[in-house]
Amino acid sequence: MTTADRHYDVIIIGTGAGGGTLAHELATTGKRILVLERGDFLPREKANWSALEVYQKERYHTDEQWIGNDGEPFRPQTGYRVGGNTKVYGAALLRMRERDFTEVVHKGGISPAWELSYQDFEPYYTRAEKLYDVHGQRGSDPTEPPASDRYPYPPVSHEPDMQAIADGISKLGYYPFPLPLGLKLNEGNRLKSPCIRCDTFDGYPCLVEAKADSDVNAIRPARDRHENLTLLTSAKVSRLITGESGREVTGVETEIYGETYLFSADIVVVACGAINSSVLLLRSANDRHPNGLANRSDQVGRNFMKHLAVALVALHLEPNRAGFQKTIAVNDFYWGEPDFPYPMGMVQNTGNVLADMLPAEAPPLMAPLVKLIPHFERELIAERSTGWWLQTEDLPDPDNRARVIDGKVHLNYKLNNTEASDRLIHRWTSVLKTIDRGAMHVIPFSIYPRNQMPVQAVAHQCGTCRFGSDPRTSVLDVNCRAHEVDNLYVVDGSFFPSNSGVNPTLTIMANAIRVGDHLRERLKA
Ligand SMILES: Cc1cc2nc3c(=O)[nH]c(=O)nc-3n(C[C@H](O)[C@H](O)[C@H](O)COP(=O)(O)OP(=O)(O)OC[C@H]3O[C@@H](n4cnc5c(N)ncnc54)[C@H](O)[C@@H]3O)c2cc1C
Repeated sequence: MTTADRHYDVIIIGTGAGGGTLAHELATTGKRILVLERGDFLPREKANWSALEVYQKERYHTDEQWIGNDGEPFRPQTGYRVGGNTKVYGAALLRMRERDFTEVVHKGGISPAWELSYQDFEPYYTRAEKLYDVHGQRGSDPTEPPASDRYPYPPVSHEPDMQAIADGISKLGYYPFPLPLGLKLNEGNRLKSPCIRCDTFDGYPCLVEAKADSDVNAIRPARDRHENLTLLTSAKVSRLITGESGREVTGVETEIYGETYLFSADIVVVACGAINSSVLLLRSANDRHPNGLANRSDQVGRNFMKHLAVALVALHLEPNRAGFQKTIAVNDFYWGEPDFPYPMGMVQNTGNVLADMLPAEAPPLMAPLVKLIPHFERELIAERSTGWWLQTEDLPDPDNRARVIDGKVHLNYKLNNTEASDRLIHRWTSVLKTIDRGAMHVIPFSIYPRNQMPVQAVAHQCGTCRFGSDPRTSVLDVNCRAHEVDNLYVVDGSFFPSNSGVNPTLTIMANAIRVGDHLRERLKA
């Protein structure tokens, strides 16, 4: 093992929404910051925009095998590179609702309160929206919380075929609104717009770097402007080592091209994504922390959440000619409906449905059949399709957890709150069948819900190291510092005590900025 000859003020492990944002915030302190990222920069290549490569061949997913509920190995739909999962995310960046921070009764149980309120997060949401170029329209979402500033950019416009769908939804008395998106789009001057409104946005890396991800918007600018920030890629942290007392991380063991290095810092921040952060703590068990680092509460890895999510494809008689279809969102059922007074969740477009995505996206039983359909027929289906993403809150369950057994990652996840999700699927299917969209009628019986996303689909992973003030029931305090280790923080999706019905990432970014302010003060001391 090689011990680095330099001690850092801060080490940040991971460069995704949490780690990348925090690195950006702390770079301006002038402190010596080391960022360790197990992946490399994602290559810019034509395959970035290939549905075949991205969806069918899973080019950007890890080859790792984790073990599921049934004891069988599976390949998780996640990847390791600078920017983490934000390199491929759909960049739908929404604030949690005010009520989401309080205890909410769901049909399937209780969504616990956070110990901070929406008002505590509001200024950080505003800063996160600025950092990540969010385009949106205040006042258009019937459930949106109050905001202290406007969106930094106007909403992404609906192309005519999407506008027709939005108008059809409005005619039924609902309130479709422009989905808030983080991207670099200049609709006033398309010649100057990095974003070209292409059909390979959601799930794909952006070849022209117009997606606001944590590589392009946070890590690279921070590294380019601040010499005090050092980024090491292909640097996989394998273990955190504590000193005699067990109250301080004194070493960060890291594998770099087959060699083991030991780094040290005054403050160590784990930001590996909810599953890998808990796995790293569990792998770091030692005499003082026999159950895993900072795990006297036995909460590390537990309460893993990932949303109940269903992708649904509506087939039309006429082609949907919109080049960029991910523009509509609907929150009319977020808190339920008159005869179902429980939260149901959120509806939003997926990106465009492309021919080579159909086999990968079809329900498992249909997938082999879809593969047999000749490509030109798949093209015909794809161009007549509009994709929808239905997302319902799953509730924290201590038995839904990440674990390390015999060195392998095990992920146990049992669905809960399914009645709310079923209700949303049923409601949205009937809305799609009813709306009048001029020439774009939905073909009867042509709405294909995919099954609930399987365990592999860990895109919206969160929980596993919840924050709170009670060390018996939480892993982190409200500043995301481990209760049991004074210089250890976890700053990614792990800290969520509950998941809400909106996409998680703006909250992860806002929280990283919030913790960044706290650390800035601590570093002054
Ligand atoms: C296809 C897809 C679409 C999505 N769309 C949306 C969306 O529209 N809106 C939304 O809000 N969210 C979306 N998400 C989810 C979003 O990407 C995540 O919520 C977000 O990236 C999580 O941030 P994080 O910091 O917790 O983890 P990540 O972004 O996963 O970052 C973790 C980082 O840690 C690194 N790492 C892991 N282990 C180690 C280790 N041992 N040593 C060193 N480095 C390590 C990883 O390489 C990675 O860089 C989507 C995700 C996917 C996959």
